[in-house]
Amino acid sequence: MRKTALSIKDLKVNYGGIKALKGIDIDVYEGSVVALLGANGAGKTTTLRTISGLVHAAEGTITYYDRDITNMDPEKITKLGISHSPEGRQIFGDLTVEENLKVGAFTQTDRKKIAESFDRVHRYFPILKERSKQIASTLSGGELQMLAIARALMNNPKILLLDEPSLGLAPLIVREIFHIIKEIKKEGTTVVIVEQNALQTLKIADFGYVIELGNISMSGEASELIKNPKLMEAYLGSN
Ligand SMILES: Nc1ncnc2c1ncn2[C@@H]1O[C@H](COP(=O)(O)OP(=O)(O)OP(=O)(O)O)[C@@H](O)[C@H]1O
Repeated sequence: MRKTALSIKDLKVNYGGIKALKGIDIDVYEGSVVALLGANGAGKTTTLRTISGLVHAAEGTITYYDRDITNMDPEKITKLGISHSPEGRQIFGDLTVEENLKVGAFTQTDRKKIAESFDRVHRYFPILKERSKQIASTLSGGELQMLAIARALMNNPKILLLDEPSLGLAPLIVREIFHIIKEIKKEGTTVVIVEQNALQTLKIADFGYVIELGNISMSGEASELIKNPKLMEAYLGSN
């Protein structure tokens, strides 16, 4: 039977008077890739930020395996095994690639485990090994995105949250990033990905949820959603 890694029930989030999430339900099976799609301002980033504890839920619950993590401290959530690669990447520009990766491993105390994490991310992103001593602010957009994903992987998370990994990147780099996400899944990491690039995302995803104005308007197997004419028209037309 499929194990549920993350279960979101009736999640509501308000920013002052703005109702960003109006009661959403999302289930994420262990080892799957789940895509959160939708227009700008729909609430996708808010959903990820609430899972990782950066935004507090007004109502509802977020369960990680059998543990209620709703409104838990973000550091604690990371320690439990959920890593977030944020939109805009938020890399430390003054630090080297290697130093950024070390920061990402902050929950790890075991040197051997940290070395294993370095090996893993260098395997996914060989360019980051080559650029270890380079100051992050001088990396290209694609390299920065790779560093953001790699940094989130340094904790060896059970669940990886990716916010718009393809944003602003050239098509070839986007393809490379999506290929690596598939590899990350193959090794057993569960992935929740927020994307504007709906078509490419559904191709690598198992399930998809469409968020519209703070509600889930559509959900299902990625292979079915990709065939849905309504969705194609609304979100895939420009891809
Ligand atoms: N810190 C904040 N304070 C006030 N309103 C916010 C804040 N963050 C987000 N919002 C609002 O909440 C709504 C959902 O935003 P969110 O960033 O989650 O959407 P999104 O689907 O990720 O959009 P995008 O694709 O443009 O990043 C939007 O109306 C946004 O303006």
